[in-house]
Amino acid sequence: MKPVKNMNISELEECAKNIRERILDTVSRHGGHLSSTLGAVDLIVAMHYVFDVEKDPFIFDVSHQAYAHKLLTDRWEKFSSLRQFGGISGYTKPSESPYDYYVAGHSSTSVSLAVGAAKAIKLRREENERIPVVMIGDGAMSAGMVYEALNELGDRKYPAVIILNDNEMSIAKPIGAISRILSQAMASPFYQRFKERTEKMLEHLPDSAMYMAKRMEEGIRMITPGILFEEMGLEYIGPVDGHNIQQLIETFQTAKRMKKPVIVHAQTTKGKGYKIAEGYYEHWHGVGPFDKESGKSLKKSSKVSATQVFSDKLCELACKNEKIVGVTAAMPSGTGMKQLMEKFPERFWDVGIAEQHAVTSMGSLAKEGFKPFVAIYSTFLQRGYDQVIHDIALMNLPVAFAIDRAGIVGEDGETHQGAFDISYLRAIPNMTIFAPRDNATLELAVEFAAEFPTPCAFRYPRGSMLLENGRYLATPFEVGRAEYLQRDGEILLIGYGNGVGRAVAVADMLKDNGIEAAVLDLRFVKPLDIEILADAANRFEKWFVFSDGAKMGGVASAISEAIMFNKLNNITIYSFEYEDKFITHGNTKKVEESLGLLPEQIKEKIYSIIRG
Ligand SMILES: Cc1ncc(C[n+]2csc(CCOP(=O)(O)OP(=O)(O)O)c2C)c(N)n1
Ligand SMILES: CC(=O)[C@@H](O)[C@H](O)COP(=O)(O)O
Ligand SMILES: [Mg+2]
Repeated sequence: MKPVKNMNISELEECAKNIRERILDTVSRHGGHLSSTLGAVDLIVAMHYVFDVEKDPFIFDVSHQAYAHKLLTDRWEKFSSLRQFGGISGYTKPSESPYDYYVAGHSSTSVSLAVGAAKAIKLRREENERIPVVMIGDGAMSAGMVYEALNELGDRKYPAVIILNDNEMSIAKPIGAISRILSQAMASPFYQRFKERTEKMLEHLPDSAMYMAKRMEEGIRMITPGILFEEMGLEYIGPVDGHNIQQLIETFQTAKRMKKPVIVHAQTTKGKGYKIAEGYYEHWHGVGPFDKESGKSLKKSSKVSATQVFSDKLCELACKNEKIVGVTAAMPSGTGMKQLMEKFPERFWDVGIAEQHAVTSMGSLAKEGFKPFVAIYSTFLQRGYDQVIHDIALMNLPVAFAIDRAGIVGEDGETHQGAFDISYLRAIPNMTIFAPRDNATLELAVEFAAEFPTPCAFRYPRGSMLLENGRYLATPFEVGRAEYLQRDGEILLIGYGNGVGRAVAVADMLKDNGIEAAVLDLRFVKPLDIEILADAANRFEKWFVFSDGAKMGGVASAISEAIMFNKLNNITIYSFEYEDKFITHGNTKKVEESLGLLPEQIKEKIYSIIRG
């Protein structure tokens, strides 16, 4: 392909069309983020035309919309391996390409990165050659981190171009005042025309009339996005048509020349170029394989998801108990909170991408006597960590954290794996942490959390639980009590959460190989059942721990500490948790295989440990 910088407008438009086809073709085969990335194609083509990807930091917020950037930077062929194990990542990743400036996956980090880059550019005296350029979506503008960065940028005025890709959608409908300001009627060409005419008029008016005209313009600006940014000390250009490459190029060139922090507000259509996905459809944000002609999904899971079980149970409890309230941070469908928000619009809220605010605001609801459920993915709760400690645990408030996407999440990869929640929550005083093993115990976990008087957290995986429902009788949770699923055996397998399913699968395989294994469902990683562990210490020398979480500070680590502190001797612990490495993307089974965590692989390891 000819370099974008050497193309004329019709070639650039043709290039954008080819990129869209390549994206649609690839995503329809393997799944991925579709509508965000189709909507950003023209912006990215214009960005590559005006800015210099060899030198300028190209910073994509979340970076799920950056497929066109990948295609324009030497990854056209490799793109067919998008999000597959060993293939290219769905997000920007410097280890994959020198043209990917930074890792992203969690939202709203881009402006801070631009401020940091601008500082470095200044310190290196490269202001005449380099400028940071950011692409951020309207949904990402709900997170506090953006305003921390704009606050500094508007004051220090480092040159940077921030392209605000406004498609009036987050994954779901965007939430809040900022999104309203961005999309209100006055954010329109009308204001732009008015502004231009006022400025022309001003040139010929006497001072007094000029003052009046200026005031009038300010009056109108009061209700436009411009005022929001201009009052912070940033230049604002827009709104511009985010699909008109010629106009975008001219606008970006102007913004670049200004040598100031500039927001270019571009209006785009999510899904642009694929009619079925164009507009305000949550479904097309992230999809599995589908038929391009009809848009119909090609893969359907027959198993009920853990999210659905959680959502249905919470709905049932919320019908009976008016004190139950809940929050999600921009993931209403992903966390199953959507049905609660629809059924109880006054008690369940989407607060946008604002995990910190979600957690803290539920703290005061708890203080007022309500029972909040905070439903957030394991990976995104990392954003609200201080709030969990400072605003919930320190106050010892009865907030329940429903941690979805715990464990390996598959194709999203490194940025999204739910690996750390056990480790990061275990260290927090007042926190009770437990996990269900199957659908029935997930329902019981929700019931337990609804009645629990202090902070608690329970986790469950993306998709369905490993353990077949009904294989073991579900018994209610009791604080700090573990449960044997099989009491006797040569060795002890200890499972936690979805790890119980893995332990049971391994126990079945070992049995076929003549080894009987006892299976303990730990249920609580905090507090631990010291009584049952002491009993187990008298009966088993080799303990094998299964949990879908990081080894560091994880379940085996908790058990080892208990053994040490309680002087339970002569035990060797083997952990089948995640090693101290970030876990790559790809089909979950393939990723687990690469980590040696498939039941068959674990069975082999245990067999050789025991039988030599
Ligand atoms: C901290 C954090 N919370 C939640 C998410 C999940 N998430 C990914 S993209 C997205 C929507 C972003 O909307 P926007 O910035 O408008 O981009 P668009 O997809 O519309 O282009 C959300 C909520 C995330 N990536 N990071
Ligand atoms: C980009 C992003 O962070 C989300 O779109 C994420 O990919 C959603 O993951 P789930 O498909 O597990 O809801
Ligand atoms: Mg958006």
